[in-house]
Amino acid sequence: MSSTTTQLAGTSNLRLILRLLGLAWRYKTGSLCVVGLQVLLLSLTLSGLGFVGLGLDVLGHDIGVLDRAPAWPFGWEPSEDWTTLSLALLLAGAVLAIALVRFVLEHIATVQKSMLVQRIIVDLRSEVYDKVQRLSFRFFSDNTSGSIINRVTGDVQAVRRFIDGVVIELLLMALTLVFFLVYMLQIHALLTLACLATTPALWILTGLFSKRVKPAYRTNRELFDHSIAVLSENIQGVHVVKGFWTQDQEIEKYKASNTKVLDQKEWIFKQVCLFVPLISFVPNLNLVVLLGFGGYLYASGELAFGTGLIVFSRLLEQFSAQVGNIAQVANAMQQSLTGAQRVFEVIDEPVEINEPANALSLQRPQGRVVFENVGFAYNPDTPDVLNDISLTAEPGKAIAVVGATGAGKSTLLSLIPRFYDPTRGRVTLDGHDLRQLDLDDLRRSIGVVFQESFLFSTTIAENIAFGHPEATQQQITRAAEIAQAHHFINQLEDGYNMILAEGGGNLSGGQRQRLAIARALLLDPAILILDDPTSAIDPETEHEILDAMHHAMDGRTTFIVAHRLSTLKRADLVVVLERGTIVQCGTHEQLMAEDGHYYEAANLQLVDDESRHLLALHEENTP
Ligand SMILES: Nc1ncnc2c1ncn2[C@@H]1O[C@H](COP(=O)(O)OP(=O)(O)OP(=O)(O)O)[C@@H](O)[C@H]1O
Repeated sequence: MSSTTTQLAGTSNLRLILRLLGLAWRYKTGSLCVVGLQVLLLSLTLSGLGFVGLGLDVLGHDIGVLDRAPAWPFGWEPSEDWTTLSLALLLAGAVLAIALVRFVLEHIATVQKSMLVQRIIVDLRSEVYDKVQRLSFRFFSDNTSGSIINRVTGDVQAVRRFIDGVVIELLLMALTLVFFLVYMLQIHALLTLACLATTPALWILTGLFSKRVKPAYRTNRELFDHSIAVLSENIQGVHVVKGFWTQDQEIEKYKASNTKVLDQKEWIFKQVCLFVPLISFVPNLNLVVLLGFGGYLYASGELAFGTGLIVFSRLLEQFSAQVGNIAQVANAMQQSLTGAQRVFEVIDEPVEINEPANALSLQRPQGRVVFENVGFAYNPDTPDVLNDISLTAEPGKAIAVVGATGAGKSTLLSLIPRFYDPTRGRVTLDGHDLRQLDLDDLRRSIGVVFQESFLFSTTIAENIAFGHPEATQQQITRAAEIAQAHHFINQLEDGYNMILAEGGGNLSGGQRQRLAIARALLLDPAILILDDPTSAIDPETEHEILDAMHHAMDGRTTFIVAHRLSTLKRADLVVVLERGTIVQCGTHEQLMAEDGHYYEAANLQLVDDESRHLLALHEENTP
C-alpha cells in the first residue's frame, strides 16, 4: 500500500494497540456495559461457589465428618430451631436463585455484546469505504481489488476482534483474576502464592508465541489478497477465459493460490496447536501443589473443608482456566493487530487530490480550459508521460487529441477532472487553477465518457441518472435522445426500467457507450471529455456513436480522443501528441497542409476508407 505501507510495516505493536484502544474508547458505553454485566455475573458465580462450600460444611459437620462448625457469612448464625435439612434447602434455594439471575444476565450480556460487535463492524466498514471513495486513482493502480476488498471485509472483522476478543476479554480476565485472587488470598495467602508460582511462565510463553506468529499472520492476509484477486480477475475476464478455453489453467491457478493460503495457515495452526495445550498444561502443576500443600493445611486444621479446600480448588480451577484463556487472547491479538495494520493503512493513506479550505465554487463555468507548461509523471521515479503541454480550449470549442497508442492522450484528459494533478505547470478553468476550485463543483461541470464504460446492475434510468439521482424522467429521456439511445431503449421490453446485468452485460458495446454518453450529458456539463469512446466498437456501431457524440458536443468545450477523419474535420483544433509532447496543433485543414505525422496518418485512413468502400461495393455486386 504505497508509501504508508513501508511506514506502517515498522509500526510497533504498542502504537497499534494504543490506537486500537483509542478506537475501542469510542464504544466505551457499550463496552463498559458488557464488562459491568460480566462483573455482576462473576460476583454471582463466586457467591454460588461460597454457598455450595457452606452447604458441604453444614452437611459434613452434621454427620460428624467435619469437626469445625460452618462459618456463615457476614456473622449471621441460624437459630437453633433450623434443622440441617432446612439449612441445606435454604442454601440450595440460594444457589438456584443465583443460577436463575445468572441465566437472565447472561442472556442480556450476550445480546449486548453481539450488538456492540455489529455496530463496530458497520461503523468501521463505512469509515474504510468512505476513505476508499476519496482516494485517488493512484491508490487503485497501486493496490489490487482483492486487497482492497479484503481490507474492507476481513480485516475490519479482525479489528472488531480486538475490541471484543482482546480488550473486553482482557478486562474480564483481569477482573476475574483479581476477584479470584482476593478470594483465594482470603482463604489462605501462602497456599495462594504457592499455587500461582507457575503464572509468570505463562506470560513468558505467550510473549514468545506472539513474536513467532505475527509475521505469519501478515503473510497470510497477503496470500489471501492474492487468492481473492485471482478470483475477481477471473470473474471480470470471464469472456477472455472462455474465449481462449483456459478454464483448466484458471482452475489450477486458483487452486495453487488457495493451497498457498492453506499451507501457510497450516503452519500457524501448528503453532497455535502447540501453544494452547502447553498453556493449559502449566496450570495442572498448580493442582499438584494444591493437593500436597492444601491437604497438609487441612490435616493440620489450618483450612476448612468445604469453604476452604473445596472452594479453593474450584477457584484455582477457574483461575487457571482464565489464565489458560490467555492463549486464545494472544492469538486473537496477533490476528487483530495484523488486520488493524492493514485497515489503518487505508485510513491513513493520504488523500492526494484535495481542495483548499477556501475553495472557489464555480457553479456554471464558461468552459475555458488552459494547459500552461504542464508536465506529468505517474510516479516520481518513472519518466514523464507529458512534457511542457501548453494548450487553450475556448468555451464551446472542440479539441481533438490524436497520437499513437501510449502517446499520453488519456493522461492529458485525466488532468481536467483532476483524476491526477500535474507534476509541473498548471491547468486552469475560466482562469482559475483547478487546484483552487471546489472539487465537487469541478467534477459536476465535466461529463466523461471512457473507452469502455462501466454500467451498474440497476435500471437503465438509474444508470443514466447516476450523477444526478434526483433527475426527472423528462431529463433522463432528453439526455438519452441526444445520445441517440432513446430509440433502442424504447424497443427493450421494460424500456427505461430494464435492469442491467452486472457491468451492463446484457447490452451491446454500442448501446453501453450511448448510455454512458447520456449519463455524461444528464449533468448538462460545460465540459465534455470523450476518451476514445468508439475504440471498442465495430465500424457499424461506431457510426451511431459518432452521431451521438456530435450531438452531445454542441455548445460545450469538448476534448475528444478520436481517430475518425469525420470527427477530426469537425474539431476546432486538432492536437497531435507524440511521446507526451505536442508536435502539431491546428485545424484539420492547417495540419493537412503541413508535411507531418497528421498528414501521413490521415492519408492512410483515407486509403483505408476507400478500400472499405470498394469492398462494400464489391460485396453488394457479388450475387
Ligand atoms: N496508471 C498508470 N500508471 C503508470 N503509468 C501509466 C498509467 N496509465 C498510463 N501509464 C503510462 O503512460 C503512458 C501514456 O498512457 P496513456 O494511456 O495516456 O496513452 P494513450 O495515448 O491514451 O494510449 P491509448 O491510445 O493506447 O489509450 C503510457 O506509457 C502508459 O504506459
